Amino acid sequence: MEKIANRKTSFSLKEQWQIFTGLMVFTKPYLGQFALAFIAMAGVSGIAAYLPVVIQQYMDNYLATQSVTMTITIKMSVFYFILTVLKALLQYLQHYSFRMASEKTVADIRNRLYHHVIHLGMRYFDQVPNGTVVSRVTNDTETIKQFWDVFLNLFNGIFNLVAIGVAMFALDWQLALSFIAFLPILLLLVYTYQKYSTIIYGRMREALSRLNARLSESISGIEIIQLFGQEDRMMAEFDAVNQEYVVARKAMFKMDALLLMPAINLIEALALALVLYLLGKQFLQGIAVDIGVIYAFTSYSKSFFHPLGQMIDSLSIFQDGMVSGSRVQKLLAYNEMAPQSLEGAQGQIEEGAIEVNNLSFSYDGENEVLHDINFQLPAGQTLALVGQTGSGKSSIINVLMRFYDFDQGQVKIDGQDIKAIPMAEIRDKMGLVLQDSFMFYGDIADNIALHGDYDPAYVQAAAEFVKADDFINHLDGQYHAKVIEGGAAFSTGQKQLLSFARTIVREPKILILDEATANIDTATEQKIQAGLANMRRGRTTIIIAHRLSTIKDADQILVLRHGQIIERGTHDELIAKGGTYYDMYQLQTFQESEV
Ligand SMILES: Nc1ncnc2c1ncn2[C@@H]1O[C@H](COP(=O)(O)OP(=O)(O)OP(=O)(O)O)[C@@H](O)[C@H]1O
Repeated sequence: MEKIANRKTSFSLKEQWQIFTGLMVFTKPYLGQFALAFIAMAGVSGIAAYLPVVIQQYMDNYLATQSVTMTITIKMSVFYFILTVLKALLQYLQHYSFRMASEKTVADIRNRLYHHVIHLGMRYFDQVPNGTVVSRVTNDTETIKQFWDVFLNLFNGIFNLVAIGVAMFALDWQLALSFIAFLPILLLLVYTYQKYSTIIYGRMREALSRLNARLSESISGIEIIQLFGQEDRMMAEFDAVNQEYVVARKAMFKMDALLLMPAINLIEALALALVLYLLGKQFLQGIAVDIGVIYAFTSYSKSFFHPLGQMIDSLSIFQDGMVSGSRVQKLLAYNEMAPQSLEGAQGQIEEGAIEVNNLSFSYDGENEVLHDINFQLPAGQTLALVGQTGSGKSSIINVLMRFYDFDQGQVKIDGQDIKAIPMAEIRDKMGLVLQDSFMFYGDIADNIALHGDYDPAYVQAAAEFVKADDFINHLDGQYHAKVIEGGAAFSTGQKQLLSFARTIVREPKILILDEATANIDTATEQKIQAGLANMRRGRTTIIIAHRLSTIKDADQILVLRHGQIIERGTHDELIAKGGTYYDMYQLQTFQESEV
């Protein structure tokens, strides 16, 4: 669990590099757009550094020397204006290109994740809560998007530093040096911020993940919470975790408030004070001081330090990006995909005869839940699996449907190894009806056809065949009646009937009913028995049913206990045997007659 859940929040430099390069792979298709953004950014920094020089030259060359004319003033203004417009255009290009490139990169990551997730084997979902998977595909990819901004700010800071540095040195190298002298203090600030922000962000993330876990637990268990009056306790526990999060956030606000802009402003003021002091000293020593240079350096002080402030600010996101990047990569690296058929598999299911030899199976590779299962089911016959809860009935179905791979034993269909039959053929020819049927957003017809290419009349015929048409015809819009995700507006029995229709529309050769009528009341069940009998006719059928009266006519009944077959035979044979099946049957008949 821990291995898959990945709770790691701090990384060595080597790990950070691996995460970074792993994420960079996704930027490849958009490198051109990213490059355009950076070129535009360099242009913006160059113009921003040059604009004060324009004013400085106007002041020192024309105003100070009193040689200014209207033509010069207009020319200077127009030039300044054009440069500013150009800067704005480049800024637009920079932001637009960068945002689009990072948006597309993240959309690609989301697609890759989704593609990976829907092909994962069931074992992954056995171990990772749904909420966590959702969070990987949504929250983590959003964080990665913000993570690109770190690089935007980093490059912005560097370009500014270089452009303004060059301009300052060109104007007055001594003054420029006094600015540069403050850079080590800034680096110290960066180091301190990084050190503390890592700790505080770690705490914040932990508190947030506890908050999410609480919330998701409450939503999944809402019925039990309300049923057992647990609302106040849950509220108190949620509040406590919520407060922990606020405390962690408070520490972050304090640190940001202290180390970010105030510290930067202070450094900026000190640098400016030093420049003014040096200029004042120069003036008192009788050396001429250019007023334009004072103006230029005053403007530079802001644009020199502020981007560095933004750079430091985004360092906190850096750590978050690393965590999200590592989670995403871990999920993509999880390679236990849904079972695949053997290479070049071409087996076809024509008749539907099933043979299981010496099958043993475990979900986790350690605890065996099926031991040495053997049975033969000729085409067109019905086999029933009975046994106590947890005896292994559904596990046999999971293996037969190839939801899980198995290592020991053999399953044959029509005499061929099931692994040599393409998965598409298995999904097409083996129809499974589960106890809980999932409904998709759409309408009734969509939910039966599942967007397969079927004639509407054929879909309707399938519904009639399983006796689902009765309730469908009473719906507003009938086959076009809306179904919301999960099918909340339908009763469990109605969903089950739709699920019968969904299976039968595909005309499977093998039919597997896993407690398929468990949610249908006895009266309705009797009503749909005709439908069920229709479904089973000419098909190999495996039925799991707790209500033994429904499987009396099966050709074979297997009784399971702790993953082993302990009895087998027809209903009459097993009754005559007077063993476990007999006891179970007696108990049920007694209970039913009591009712
Ligand atoms: N996804 C899973 N991961 C790990 N163990 C599982 C999983 N599903 C079932 N098991 C275990 O396998 C054993 C057999 O379970 P299975 O679901 O096959 O029983 P069942 O006979 O179908 O029970 P029920 O009648 O309650 O549906 C049980 O001990 C169960 O805990």
